[in-house]
Amino acid sequence: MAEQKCEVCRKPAKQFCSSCREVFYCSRDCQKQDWKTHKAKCKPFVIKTHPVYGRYMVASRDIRAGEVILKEPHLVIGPKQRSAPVCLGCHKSVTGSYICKGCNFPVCAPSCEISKYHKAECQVLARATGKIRIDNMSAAHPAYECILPLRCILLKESDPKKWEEIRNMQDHVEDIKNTELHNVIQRNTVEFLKHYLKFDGVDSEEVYRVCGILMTNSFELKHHGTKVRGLYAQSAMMAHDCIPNTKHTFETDSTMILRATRVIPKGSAITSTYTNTLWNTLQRRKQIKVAKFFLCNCRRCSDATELGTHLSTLVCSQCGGDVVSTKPLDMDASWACTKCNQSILGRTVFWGNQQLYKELRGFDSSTARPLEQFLEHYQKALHPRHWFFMEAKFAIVKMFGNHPNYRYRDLSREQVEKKVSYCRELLELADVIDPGLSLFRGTLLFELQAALVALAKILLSNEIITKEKTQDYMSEAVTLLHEASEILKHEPEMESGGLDAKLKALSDELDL
Ligand SMILES: C[S@@+](CC[C@H](N)C(=O)[O-])C[C@H]1O[C@@H](n2cnc3c(N)ncnc32)[C@H](O)[C@@H]1O
Repeated sequence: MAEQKCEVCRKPAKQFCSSCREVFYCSRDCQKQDWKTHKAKCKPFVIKTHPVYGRYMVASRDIRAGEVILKEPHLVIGPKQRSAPVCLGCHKSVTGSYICKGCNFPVCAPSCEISKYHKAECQVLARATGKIRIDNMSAAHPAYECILPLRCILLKESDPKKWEEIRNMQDHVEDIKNTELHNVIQRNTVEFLKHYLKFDGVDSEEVYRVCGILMTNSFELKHHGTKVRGLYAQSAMMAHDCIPNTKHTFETDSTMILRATRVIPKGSAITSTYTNTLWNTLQRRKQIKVAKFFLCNCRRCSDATELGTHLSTLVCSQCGGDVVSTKPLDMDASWACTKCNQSILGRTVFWGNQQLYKELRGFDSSTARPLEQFLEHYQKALHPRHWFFMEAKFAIVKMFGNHPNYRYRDLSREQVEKKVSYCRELLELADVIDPGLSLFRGTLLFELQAALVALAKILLSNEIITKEKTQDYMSEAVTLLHEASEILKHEPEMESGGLDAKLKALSDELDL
């Protein structure tokens, strides 16, 4: 290795920054002296260019599971593309009882009229010739589509560095032009800003590009209880993977905290998911194509059995064998039984997927009966571990013991046993598709420990097990709870006492 020079005094150096391992020092004094400057640049990753992903984030050293990879403030946040009226000062939902005196958009109160988010755009929105009127507070209103693009463009004057970072992002403009979104962007953002608001901060093409940048790079987050979107310069460089190795949370000021969910070896891509890890391949690929304009070819998407999870597998109507795609990366390819070769058209499978997903999403969330009927009804059509069954089981896991209609004290032994068994099945799945310190695993570990305690209580009170035997249940529950707490402690709703409150409510419920 070439001799390294001290970052501060340029003398030969052997010590290095233990966090990024990129910068060398001759002594602790020099390192201490440099920390103020180095702190801002010290990261365990570099941005490289990949022939398929484009720019992407690569670990510059081994990263530990749970380690914070990056804490990053937003460049800009604001309403989602389709948004019901929200306060432009703080993004809370609005009743319509107070209207901004400058621009006629609903806001919470006078303080929101002059908030840092709204002040600059208010002057542009105020130019609306016919004055904007927003009456219905519960339906999406097209006037909100221009807000976040406008906030980005206004940075050109107020914060040119941020504006350059935004302009440097990928836009997929040519792909968007071929979709039905083209006219929506053109009408509700480009023409609205240029013609209705007479905004001349940038030309029409640049406005369109900003819309493409927002579609390609935005993260969804909650701000004051409302789902909004935001741009983050470095986190946007993460490539997608259907088995991601990071998770992210947001602080109340919308700073993003990116953490490794498992060990990321030096030289590996640091990835996030642009979709939902529980969805099956057809659904994930379709959604990524529509929202992010590429087709994922990761190892999970390339494997017809989704790495043995069978989230996509159907049951053959002729022989009961497994029916899987003949070419998983070709959405039009036919599907065939691995035993008898009976085949089905790819588009028929896709159509069936959509219908069943609609059915599943339409169920009343306060009763388990439709989910249980769904599990029975499709036994002959779907593999026992098919995505829809896993979704239905996850919904039951979250309902039993948590929903007021299904308090632990009201559950039967069979219901609690069902919850335990579904948790174990889902944890096996999580170990493949979302392993390590993922929110999915954390949630399942928490639910499983609670169900085990509830089950031990039922079995003991019915004299099915002895007091000594309950210790086995309890010690497993304690181990699970310890792991769940380690994972969930960073989730916003669990921080500042949220986890303790959840545990207290659970122990009251279980009468411990
Ligand atoms: C948020 S940007 C990521 C940064 C981007 N690669 C760049 O150079 O600016 C998302 C875009 O990156 C590309 N990309 C990310 N992950 C990918 C993957 N797994 N396969 C192919 N393209 C990917 C796609 O073009 C996608 O729309």
